[in-house]
Amino acid sequence: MAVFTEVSQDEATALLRALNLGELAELRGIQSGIENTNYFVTVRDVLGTREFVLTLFERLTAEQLPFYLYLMKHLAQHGIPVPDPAADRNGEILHTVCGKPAALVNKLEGKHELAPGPDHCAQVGAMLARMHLAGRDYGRRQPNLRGLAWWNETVPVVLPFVSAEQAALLRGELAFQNHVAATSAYAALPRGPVHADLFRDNVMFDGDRLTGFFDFYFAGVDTWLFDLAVCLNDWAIDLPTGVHHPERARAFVEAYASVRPLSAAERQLLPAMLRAGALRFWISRLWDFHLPREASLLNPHDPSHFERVLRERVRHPVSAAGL
Ligand SMILES: Nc1ncnc2c1ncn2[C@@H]1O[C@H](COP(=O)(O)OP(=O)(O)O)[C@@H](O)[C@H]1O
Ligand SMILES: N[C@@H](CCOP(=O)(O)O)C(=O)O
Repeated sequence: MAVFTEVSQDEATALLRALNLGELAELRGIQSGIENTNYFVTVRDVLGTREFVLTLFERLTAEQLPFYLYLMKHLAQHGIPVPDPAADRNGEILHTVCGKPAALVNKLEGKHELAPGPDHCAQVGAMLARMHLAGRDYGRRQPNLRGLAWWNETVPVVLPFVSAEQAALLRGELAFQNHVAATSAYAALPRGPVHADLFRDNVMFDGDRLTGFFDFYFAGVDTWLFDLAVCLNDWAIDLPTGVHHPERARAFVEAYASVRPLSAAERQLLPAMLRAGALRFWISRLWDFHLPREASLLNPHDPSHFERVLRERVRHPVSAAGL
């Protein structure tokens, strides 16, 4: 169940009026979300019917949301297939529905590709690079709130819940990432707005054609290489074992680099960023699992998955040259 707040037909109709989008034809709760209330909204106007997604934000606040929503609008305006938040007559894209901050975006066609092949990876890789380039002139700034500072804050909080062996790995990896972040190669990495959570379940395909990226609510300004590494840790591994999948990884990185070639510093730091990407999600999953926040809606994912991915990345470093 994932409709945490019931939206009435009258509330939805009032929003559509404010957005000048036509008449409500259907309002259907989306069951699969775990964090927000989502509805599919079908709208009828003189041109026919169109589908939107209405999201009521249950955790993020009205202060935090503009960075994400205006980033989506900016990317959509630059031709990147991402949900485009609908504006009212004052140009406002953050609305209030049932007393909660809310947005209405266009529905992306298709569904998730949970068993991607090299061609899916190549499409996501090329679009990721296009998205990074399109984000260069986005004016708002918000750091990646799940970046290095948060890892340093959160590792001590989760240490009491893990074994001595896991604690040693967490401490050692955090020390390594602090060291990497202090190097001149790291300082030379290009950066900008990144998605930071572009897993298979945040991308849509219609058949074999990529139709868009969504769920930008972990986005922030970070290195582009970190975003690439987060993707490779999901799109280009064998999920049960965490083992690197060379063919999918090569397809992903070659397609990315065909749009935006990787710099020397990025090539040098790819193995370290793959470890960083695994560490980030191991920490957040441990945190969600052992310290469920009060009133949190999260249904925690298995932390041991990213422990396995991290151990794989440490044991078998993947160099850019080896791809
Ligand atoms: N713009 C969109 N276009 C198509 N489907 C969407 C869109 N936004 C959300 N969905 C659907 O709603 C589901 C839940 O959205 P998600 O952002 O994962 O919710 P939550 O943040 O609550 O986890 C997604 O798995 C997807 O099927
Ligand atoms: N992708 C993250 C969890 C983020 O949750 P989402 O459903 O909002 O994408 C993970 O796998 O830990």
